[in-house]
Amino acid sequence: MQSGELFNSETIFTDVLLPVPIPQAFTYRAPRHLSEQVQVGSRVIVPFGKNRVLTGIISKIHGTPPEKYKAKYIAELMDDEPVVTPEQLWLFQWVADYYMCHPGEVMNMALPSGMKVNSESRIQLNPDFESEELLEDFEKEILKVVEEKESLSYADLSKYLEESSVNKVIKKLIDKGAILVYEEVKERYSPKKVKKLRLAAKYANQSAALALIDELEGKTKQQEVILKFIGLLPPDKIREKNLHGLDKAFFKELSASSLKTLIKNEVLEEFEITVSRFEKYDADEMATITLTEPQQNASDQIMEAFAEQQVVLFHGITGSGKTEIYIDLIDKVLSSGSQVLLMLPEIALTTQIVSRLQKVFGDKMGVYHSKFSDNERVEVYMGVLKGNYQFVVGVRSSILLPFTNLGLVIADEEHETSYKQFDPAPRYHARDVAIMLAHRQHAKVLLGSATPSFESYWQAKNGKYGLVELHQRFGKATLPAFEVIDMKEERKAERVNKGFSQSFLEALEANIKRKEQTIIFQNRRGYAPYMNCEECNWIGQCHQCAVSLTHHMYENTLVCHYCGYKETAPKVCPVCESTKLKSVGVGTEKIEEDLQELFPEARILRMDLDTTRSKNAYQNIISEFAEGDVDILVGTQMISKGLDFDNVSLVAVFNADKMIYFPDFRAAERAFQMITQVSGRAGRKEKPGTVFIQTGGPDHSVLKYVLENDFIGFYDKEIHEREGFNYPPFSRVISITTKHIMRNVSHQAAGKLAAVLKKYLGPQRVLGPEKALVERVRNQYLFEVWVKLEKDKLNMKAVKAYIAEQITEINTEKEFKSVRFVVNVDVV
Ligand SMILES: Nc1ncnc2c1ncn2[C@@H]1O[C@H](COP(=O)(O)OP(=O)(O)OP(=O)(O)O)[C@@H](O)[C@H]1O
Ligand SMILES: [Zn+2]
Repeated sequence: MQSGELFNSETIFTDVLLPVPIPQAFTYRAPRHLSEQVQVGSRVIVPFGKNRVLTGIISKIHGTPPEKYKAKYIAELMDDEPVVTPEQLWLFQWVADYYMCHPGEVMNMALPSGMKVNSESRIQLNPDFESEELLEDFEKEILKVVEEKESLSYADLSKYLEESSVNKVIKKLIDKGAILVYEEVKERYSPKKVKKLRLAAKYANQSAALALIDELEGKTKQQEVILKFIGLLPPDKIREKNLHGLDKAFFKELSASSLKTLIKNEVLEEFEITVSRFEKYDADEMATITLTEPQQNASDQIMEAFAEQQVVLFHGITGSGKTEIYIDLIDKVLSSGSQVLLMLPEIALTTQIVSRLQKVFGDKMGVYHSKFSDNERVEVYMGVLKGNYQFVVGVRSSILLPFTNLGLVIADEEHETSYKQFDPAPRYHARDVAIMLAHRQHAKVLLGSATPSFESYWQAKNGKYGLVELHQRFGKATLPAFEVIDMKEERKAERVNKGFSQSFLEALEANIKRKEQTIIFQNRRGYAPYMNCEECNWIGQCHQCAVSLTHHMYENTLVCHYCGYKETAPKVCPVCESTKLKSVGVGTEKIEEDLQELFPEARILRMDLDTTRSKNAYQNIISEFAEGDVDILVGTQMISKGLDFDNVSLVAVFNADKMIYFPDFRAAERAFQMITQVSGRAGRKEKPGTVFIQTGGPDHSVLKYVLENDFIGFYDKEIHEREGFNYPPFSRVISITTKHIMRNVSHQAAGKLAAVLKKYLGPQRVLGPEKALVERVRNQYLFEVWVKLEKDKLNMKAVKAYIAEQITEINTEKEFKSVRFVVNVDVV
């Protein structure tokens, strides 16, 4: 071969991260026409497995073919410019290593789904097909349609055939060689376009415009359009303003045909621009804040602490004005030119805070969470990449956005467990990832909470984090007073009505009369209502999971909260056919119903998973309550923190015991946080607040500390116990859950893993196997092994590698092949 040119140019290989649980990137060949265009961080579409196409990200470009397989070609390059930064690629790998998952899984979480293409099978004629005689008449008909349309999707075809399943028909046609099936790839994201109009350049000044109006004498309708057009432009700035055009929509009341003619005659030009899906904010409406003296002190102390420390814990009691202090700090960092991320643990919280922040930062700020549509999420992602959003407010996954120049990350309510992703992988903790990322980008991290996590407080106590405290509420507001109600006593004295103590009901009645608002908190955990037969004691159970079904009264259904299984609630007992069926246990819905019966005039709202499924549900509930036309808000942990209402003077916490006695070493910590946080919703402005706690164990020490608002005392006591048992923060816990449809297989696999780990790490570091709290989910039996590893004593990397190796080892054994191992690093 002489064509040396061709053969000298090396084949380009690219490593591509794919959104599937495989350990490494896959290597693909770049076709010659793309070899100059491929870039690290760009999206590509590649074939994977038999019939799939996937969107991946190029993580490396090189010249080495893979050893173990023949590299396939990249099908399509989607980006001229990379959409994933080298910083992100680094972060994906770090998260994967630390949380024992795969970088592709992290990438999958980081990219909004609107940036991943979906593949849809389509059929087209096979150009080589010649054996018409093989076809039945109706098949010929189908081919005619395919030919006409050039190609059809499965969905199109099923519409045409008026039949839902077209697979059979298609398969026959493929077998006969008449058609080909291919995957059409389409990008999901579609930018929002707006049609605009502008005057042709030669008319874009005052005298030419006036002349134009004269010219149109007699053509009244066209004249009207131009008059309106010019009227909308400021006379001294016609040229500049005209350049940006006016929305075509402004002219929709005027004659459409005249518009058309003007465009055709090149008097007006029509063009399209891509616009943001987010509202614009006027600088005039922007608010400024003035910190109070204690707040200013706290803010100064935080800045001082940042001089020494990368991470600062800000312990400020509920209602102390942490948000205002964040705003002050954010402002400082933004004006220095760096990026800022403010993370919030829950969407429920974003509504109020976002509207406060928008008044200060306007459209410099991007908002990122899962109640946004795909398109909106893509816009924020790309906005961060292109530098349009220097400041982002978001939930957990916002830490994976393409930041390159972070100056400050704030984790508000840093103690919240919703910062940790539970399922699926990556099972990352956004607060901890933030600390890692900030470290790399030389940014500062502020952890804010009224009830810090023991992990963070311990770090602060040990001098690893700075610590700033603010023990005073904003303005004249004071912390609420507590009323602990001993429900055992109340029952004895027959002072209980539908589960509410008499004294609470009296307080509630008085509060409604005063037109002040009440928040009622019901922890869902273990208190969902279930259906029970009074005759034979039947309880509605999920047939796939070892839990009872939750009774949803409104829909009258029984629902499994673990697998989603749902059935209509029976009218008679399915076992003994008795009609004595009753709903037991108290959920939010039951409380709402009971209160409505007791106070028919009261206006009650409920906020829980069921009432907040739709996009604007949070917002609607929160603003309705804030507007004050509602007396009572009943809710789950969603309402327990962060919310800020002026008129709430009564808060009630039911079944505090269920939280305190939960079988988990963190139960007391959680209970303290939860009760303190929800109590903190009361009395935030002038009106003082009262908190009712109904409990069966009024003497529990957790309550004592809550009542005295003594976080530090509580911490000191608990931390001793943690140390004694070597629990976090003194150790890190990795849990490994086995899942299998056979109970004994799952148990044995977990047992086997526990045994090898005990040998390697010593028996005191390994717990289990133990059946999971809910032993069976979706027909799979769950067993857990817990590994407790002291901090700074062990080589964590080596331990994780060993665990991964042993899992692979066990998975290769025949009887354990189909056991799934789920690893969760830093269980919360
Ligand atoms: N300097 C200030 N000027 C005006 N209003 C303020 C100021 N500081 C706080 N406030 C108001 O006080 C209320 C409580 O403040 P904020 O919500 O920031 O408290 P927080 O510390 O975040 O409380 P929590 O931990 O309960 O969420 C808000 O309504 C806020 O607008
Ligand atoms: Zn179930």
